[in-house]
This record gives sequence, structure tokens and C-alpha cells, in this order.
Amino acid sequence: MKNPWRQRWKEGRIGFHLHETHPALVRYWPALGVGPGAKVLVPLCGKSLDMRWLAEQGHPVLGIELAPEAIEQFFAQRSAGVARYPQAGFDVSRQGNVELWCGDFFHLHIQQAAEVGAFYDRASLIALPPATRERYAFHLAQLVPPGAQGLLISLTHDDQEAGPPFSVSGQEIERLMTPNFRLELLENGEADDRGRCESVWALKRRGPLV
Ligand SMILES: C[S@@+](CC[C@H](N)C(=O)[O-])C[C@H]1O[C@@H](n2cnc3c(N)ncnc32)[C@H](O)[C@@H]1O
Repeated sequence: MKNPWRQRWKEGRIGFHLHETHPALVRYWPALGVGPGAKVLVPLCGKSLDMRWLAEQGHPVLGIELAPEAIEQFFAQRSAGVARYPQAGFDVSRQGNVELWCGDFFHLHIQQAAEVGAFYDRASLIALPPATRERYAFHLAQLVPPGAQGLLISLTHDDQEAGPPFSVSGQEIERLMTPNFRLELLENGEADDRGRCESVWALKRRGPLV
């Protein structure tokens, strides 16, 4: 069956897309202390402007996105040329230090993420149904090296059954991520007029025990 996200992009139902950099990224990223040249993995990246901000901070960006429409629209915002080539089953597009890989995040292999030193996840968990969230947390942990830091932005709302966006509680984030990451809750926002409440987390990939 076709992934419902492909349909959403075709129909332009992308209410999750922000027209500015997410304020929590600007507020919290600098304090993480990620090395200036560290490559940032952005799973389920959409056409997020957050990737531009990360690139402007000097980070090479590796975004993974299922929908070709998202990738085309991201690069169309700038007139600079885009190099395109196939790699490891993905269609890769590169503009400056932003590389977007079109394909399924779960097919990204650790070898393709070898240079990744940090990660940024806004609205990935809430895009996925419960069983797939387990898989996501495990796969992310496989891709990032011990010590890698990242921000995770998620949300809750009142309807536990409805989604996407799915409501993902703080307890669930802790349960999913704690086996492989150290977690710190940075912010639990106020509910908006639709009852949606964002939470912001700092994560650090646990290393092997010594
Ligand atoms: C809620 S949106 C968030 C997009 C982006 N992170 C942002 O903040 O705007 C989730 C995105 O994940 C993409 N997606 C869903 N499943 C995916 C998968 N298995 N692999 C890659 N991308 C996927 C969707 O097409 C959609 O663009």
C-alpha cells in the first residue's frame, strides 16, 4: 500500500510545515554544544526551513524524506543549482551543504550515515503510528554514533486515537528513547487553540559502557 504521506504531499495537505525556523531550534541548539562542522541527520525532514538554519550554522545537513514533492519544493526556494544522483537506493539532491535523500528512512543504512555527528527531529514520532514509532527509535539509535546529540520536538493533543499528527506523550518518548539515549526535557509548551502542546527534548546517544 502506498504511504499516506505521499498522498498528503500530492494534495498539499502539509499543515505541519512552518514558514519560519522553529523557535525551539534557535533557542536550544546552541546550548547543546554540537561541534560546528558536525553533520546533522534530519529524519523525515519534509521541506523544513530548519535545515537552512542548521546549514547556516555551518552544519552539513543530511535530510531523509519520502516525498519527492517536499524535496523539490525545498530546493526551489533558492536559485542555486542542485546536483542530483542515485545512491544506495535513494534519489539524492544536493544544494550547497544540504543533501536530501528521497526514500524511506527505514532503508537508510548505517554506512550512509557514517559521517553523522548530530541529529534534529521535529515531528517525526508524531508522523508515525505506534508500532512504527518503536521501529523509528531503534533505527535512529542505530544510525547515530555514541555521544551524538540532538533535539527532538514532539507534541500531544487530546485525541489519543487520531493522527497524524499522533499524540505522543512524554512517558512514551522516555520509554522509546531511554534504552539508547540520555534525555532531558527542555520545554513543555502551553496548549494552542487546538489543544496541541509541544515538548522539546535534548538527547544524547549513549555510548558503550566502559
Ligand atoms: C509531520 S511531517 C514533519 C516534516 C518536518 N520534520 C517538519 O518539521 O516540517 C513528517 C514527514 O515525514 C515524511 N515521512 C513519513 N514517513 C517517512 C519515511 N518512512 N521515510 C521518510 N520520510 C517519511 C512525510 O512525508 C512528512 O514530510
